[in-house]
Amino acid sequence: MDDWDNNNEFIQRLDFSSCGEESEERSVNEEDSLSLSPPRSSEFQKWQESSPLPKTPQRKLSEIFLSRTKAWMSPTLKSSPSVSKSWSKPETPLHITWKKLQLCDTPHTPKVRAGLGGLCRREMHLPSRSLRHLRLTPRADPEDSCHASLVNINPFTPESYRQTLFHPNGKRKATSGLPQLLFYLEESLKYTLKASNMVSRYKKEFLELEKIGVGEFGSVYKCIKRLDGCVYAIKRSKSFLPVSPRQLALREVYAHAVLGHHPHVVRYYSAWAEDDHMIIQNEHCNGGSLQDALLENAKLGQYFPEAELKEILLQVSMGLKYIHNSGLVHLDIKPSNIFICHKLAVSGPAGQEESDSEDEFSPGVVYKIGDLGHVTSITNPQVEEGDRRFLANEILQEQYCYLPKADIFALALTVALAAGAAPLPHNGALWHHIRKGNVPPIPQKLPHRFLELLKLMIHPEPAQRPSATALTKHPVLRPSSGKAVQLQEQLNMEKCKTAMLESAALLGRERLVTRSFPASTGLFDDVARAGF
Ligand SMILES: Nc1ncnc2c1ncn2[C@@H]1O[C@H](COP(=O)(O)OP(=O)(O)OP(=O)(O)O)[C@@H](O)[C@H]1O
Ligand SMILES: [Mg+2]
Repeated sequence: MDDWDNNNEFIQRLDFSSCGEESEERSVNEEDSLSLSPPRSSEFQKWQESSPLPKTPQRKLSEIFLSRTKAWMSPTLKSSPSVSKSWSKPETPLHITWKKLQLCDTPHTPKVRAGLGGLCRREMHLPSRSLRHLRLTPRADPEDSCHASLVNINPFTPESYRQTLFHPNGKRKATSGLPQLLFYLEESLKYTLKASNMVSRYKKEFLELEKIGVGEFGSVYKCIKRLDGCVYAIKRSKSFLPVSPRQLALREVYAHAVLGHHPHVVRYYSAWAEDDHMIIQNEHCNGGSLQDALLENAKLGQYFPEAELKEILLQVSMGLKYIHNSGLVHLDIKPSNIFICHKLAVSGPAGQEESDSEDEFSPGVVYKIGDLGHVTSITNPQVEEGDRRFLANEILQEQYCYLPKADIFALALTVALAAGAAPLPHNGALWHHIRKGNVPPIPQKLPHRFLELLKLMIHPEPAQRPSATALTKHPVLRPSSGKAVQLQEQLNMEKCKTAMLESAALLGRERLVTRSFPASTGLFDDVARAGF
């Protein structure tokens, strides 16, 4: 972070020009409002005039915001526990200022932005105009159409695939889709990384607290976003990465943007390029990675107990089910790519813990799948092998017909490690032994059915391995779901019995009536008609 640290004063200063990462054009407007950028274009003014939103001059807006926020945000904010405290002073509720800021634009979810590859419009060299305007009047400006062609193409969206592989008339393009896709990726990445001619968005929008991890592709920092006061994990790639890792960095952005939100997938907020670095803003998982937890366990000579192992397996299966059902595979499932969130207890007014009664599945620890750098499509795979220790044999053999089952294989080995298995081999006899369907030795007594499930998950035949969906319903992991089936059967039997008893009672009543009032008297019909 050396190159980011040379302007400490700037980092410490609170910046109110940002309206949030989820609005690309917002950040452009905000800069305008603080007179950091040249005057707005006349087109922008036109848009502003036609906009139904109140016409508050931008300059005025920032002044209002500054005057209202001065009271509760210290300009010399430091990374200390008091930070969140001072930020949450009730006298200036955030929503008041936020409403003002909404003048800039409405928030966009990462999903909405998927078509833009999650990149800031300015970073894409688009002119300072509203996206709304751009959408309503496509090609109004020849410059626009030129710039529009420089928008990244997300290969994980079906539409992008269609455009990549087919002509508008529906005919398949002459060149193979895959090299062309790689070409797109490389070109768009070059363009993305060139777009660095601006004040550091990272410095402007985030207060860096600490470095929380170093990986193959760069470093991860725990940061507070100045505007919303929430903590995020900011992943920053090394500069001048070679082509292949750069493509993986972009892939991670594409995958996150397409996947949207799931409780068992690390949440993505934004991504941008800055001085040859790719920066990804993700949810911060306060428990670190599962790998961190395993290292801690190893130091203490402990391992996860059976109940926690099942929890890991169940929750990660839920995340995988979501990824696979979205037509994607992760291909790098391993402890360092599974993240842990400890739910923080919220005390109610009476000092009691509040529990959300609607939250049927509410464990204290949530496991989430992260690091989507190897994600690829199931139907059009661009396979970049993940960690060899967790790699299924068929992937090494370049057989890609059962890609989701490679994630299942890696998940079983991840759980075996969490159960206390020795570090996995990168190759050699033991590597092959595991690929023959042998679970590595586990130094704790686990139920036979659980071990059998792990064995099935690393079956040499990928088709034999359970799917993520099957795992989420498996009786070993969800004994209650088996019980529910049992209860339903019992209930059906009871219903049957009741129906039989009712009809028997009706028959008995009819007989009684017939005996008391012989049909010949004609009284029977009258009584029956009266609804006896
Ligand atoms: N969202 C997050 N919340 C908390 N910690 C994180 C988060 N993302 C990453 N980290 C920390 O940073 C480390 C490296 O992150 P990440 O896996 O994304 O990078 P990487 O370059 O792919 O590393 P690796 O090659 O080890 O997988 C993790 O092991 C973890 O300790
Ligand atoms: Mg990783």
